[in-house]
Amino acid sequence: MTVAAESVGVAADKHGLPEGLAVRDVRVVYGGHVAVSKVDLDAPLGRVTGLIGPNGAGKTTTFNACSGLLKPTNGTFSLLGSDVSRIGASGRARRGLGRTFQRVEVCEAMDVLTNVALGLEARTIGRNPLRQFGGARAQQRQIIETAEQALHRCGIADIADRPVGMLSIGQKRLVELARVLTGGFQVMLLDEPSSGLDEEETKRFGEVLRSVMNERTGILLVEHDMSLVMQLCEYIYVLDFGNLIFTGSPGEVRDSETVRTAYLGESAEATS
Ligand SMILES: Nc1ncnc2c1ncn2[C@@H]1O[C@H](COP(=O)(O)OP(=O)(O)OP(=O)(O)O)[C@@H](O)[C@H]1O
Repeated sequence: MTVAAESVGVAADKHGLPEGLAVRDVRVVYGGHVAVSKVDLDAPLGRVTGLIGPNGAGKTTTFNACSGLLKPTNGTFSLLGSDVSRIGASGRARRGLGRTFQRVEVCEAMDVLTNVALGLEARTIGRNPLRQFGGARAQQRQIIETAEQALHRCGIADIADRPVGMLSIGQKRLVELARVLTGGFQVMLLDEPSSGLDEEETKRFGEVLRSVMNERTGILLVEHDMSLVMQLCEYIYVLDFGNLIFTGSPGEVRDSETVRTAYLGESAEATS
């Protein structure tokens, strides 16, 4: 899905695509260890952009810097055309940047609908999730309706009242996706969303993700499952030892000797 910036009424990035998240010259040093260096990337609206690389390449560190959870040593971040480099994680969320985490982050004791409704908190309230439920009746109704829509989009409406702790890992991943969708974020960072899923669940997750994409949404996807990356992403950035070693279309990444070499030793089949 490639859309022109003017068709969705937002600024264009340097490739003429609707600007989502633009990252420039990011460097993160932990102690003396350079985890990420000179990373530039664009995750425009209307497409899924991949960020891949072997273990320890710096993908999660880059995500943490993008979402504002980690202060980089250097670098700038622009969201929907505005500089958010000096804004923290909750401020970036309120401006339209959502994310999920590598480990499933759900409230096991709460039911599915309540977990998903909490997604709106990240966008609106910022600090205290329980304030959502003390608000006016009309506001609560709207939150529930938004959450129910997200459950339908993710195909889990039938388990809305089930405690999340009773669900399979595949269902929990869909709960996470529904929760981030409830936030109505324009740009979503998804960190290994298929981790822990079997082949069938991964396929289904990919189908759901594809169905929730639209021209006003951009996704930056960190993912080890290369078939999912190749199926979903229109453009891919490849990190190794903290540096971008390749960028291109799925076909170009698949054919790249540089990418193959980076993956050798970890999983010779990672790019096949
Ligand atoms: N809190 C930390 N303190 C020190 N070093 C860290 C910290 N977090 C990550 N690192 C190091 O930074 C580098 C990048 O790690 P990061 O977790 O970003 O990689 P990754 O590509 O997400 O890996 P994976 O695919 O295994 O999740 C690695 O060398 C890692 O050991």
